[in-house]
Amino acid sequence: MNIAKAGYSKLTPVQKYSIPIILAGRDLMACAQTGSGKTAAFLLPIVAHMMRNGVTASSFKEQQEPECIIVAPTRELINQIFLEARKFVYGTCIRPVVIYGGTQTGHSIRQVMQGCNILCATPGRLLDIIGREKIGLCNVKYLVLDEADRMLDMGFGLDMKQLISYPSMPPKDKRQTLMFSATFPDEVQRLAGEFLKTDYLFIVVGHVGGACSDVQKPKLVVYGWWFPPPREQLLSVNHDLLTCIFNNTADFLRYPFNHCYLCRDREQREREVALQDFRSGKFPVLVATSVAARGLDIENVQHVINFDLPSTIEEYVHRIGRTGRCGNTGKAVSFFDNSSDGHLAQSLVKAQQEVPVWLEETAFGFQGERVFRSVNTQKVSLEMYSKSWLSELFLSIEVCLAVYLQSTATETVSSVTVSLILALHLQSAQYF
Ligand SMILES: Nc1ncnc2c1ncn2[C@@H]1O[C@H](COP(=O)(O)OP(=O)(O)OP(=O)(O)O)[C@@H](O)[C@H]1O
Repeated sequence: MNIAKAGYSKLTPVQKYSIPIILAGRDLMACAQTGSGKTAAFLLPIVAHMMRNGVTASSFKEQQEPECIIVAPTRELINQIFLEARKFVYGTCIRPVVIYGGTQTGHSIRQVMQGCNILCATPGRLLDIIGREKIGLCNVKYLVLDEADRMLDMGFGLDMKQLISYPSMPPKDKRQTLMFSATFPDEVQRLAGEFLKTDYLFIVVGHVGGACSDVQKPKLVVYGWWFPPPREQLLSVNHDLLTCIFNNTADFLRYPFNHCYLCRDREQREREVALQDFRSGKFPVLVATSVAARGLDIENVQHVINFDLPSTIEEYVHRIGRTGRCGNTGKAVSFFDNSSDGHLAQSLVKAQQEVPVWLEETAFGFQGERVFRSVNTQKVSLEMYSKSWLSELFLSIEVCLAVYLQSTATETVSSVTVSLILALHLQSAQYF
């Protein structure tokens, strides 16, 4: 009933395979592409199990003993999981609660004390509340790590180890541990063994760490320090479509159009308002650091731009996965700086569905010079412009002219001119 209300008429592949495994009581590590419905893949069987085994209706108590703990790396994501859980338990006596940092601890404690069967939490706040003895762990039957590779890496790994080491936490053979992500690097798979029973199952839908195939034509545009930032590409974005722009640093002032922004340094309230403004379309462009890379499910995001590429391929996969979700299509463009992003070439080869020749060549040491490349993961298309001294000369003149025009002309005139210059350059580069 609640599933139909959520608008689900058919299970997604990861749900089809995970649900019976979880219902059978097995531990699971599941890897499936971004936007493939992993949240419901663990929530639905947990709720079904709890209903089947009979769950005690929550009542006010100083210390609550939840049956299920779900952890995720960011506040926005854990809140989203909580909202999903609330949908699925509607009309039952199961009470989900969410707690995360950046809000008053007193508020989290009050929420918990009113009753808690499913606790959705970010790691820091969870350990804090356990330390204050507001949460007892002896009743935990399900432990879920969403974005599990992130939860086990250097940032959160120690918190997770602390969580499973509490004497009151049932040992792994007495609880069911579930891990979900779109990426599972090998070393994380090894670490995960500590958390999972030895006979855990590992299901992979697609291939481990693969980029979402519904993101059409993920493009890589190569540039270098000598080339002006690809501002004209950003200006050409259709701002009527929801667009996420990722930036490694919280340098948001460079964007010359109206946008909202999300980064760790902002107050939690501001983060929530920014996300709400983006979701509602009040600001159709969200500029964000990696804090928004994982898990966020925002309807109608049709474009992702990586102004900077992240340092790991996993984050690239998660970032571009903010679009092309659950059967919808989307587009992604990334600016690739050969001097700083070269180390990603090999992983990009592995992450793409079909491998374009140029990417393989770069990954295996081909030193293409100034190139403009585009990749389409479904049907590979490639444009490559190699550099000659003459094209380099053209480029230098164009860059000087562009910088000069930008410093003298009005914003609109200069950006149109820069776009024209770039287009001319790319045209001319074909002939050198
Ligand atoms: N069976 C289904 N039918 C229709 N829509 C679904 C179904 N399952 C999930 N969805 C919807 O698909 C969207 C993506 O789901 P979800 O956020 O769980 O993906 P995910 O795999 O966790 O993605 P990510 O790896 O980015 O965290 C959500 O809006 C969700 O409501």
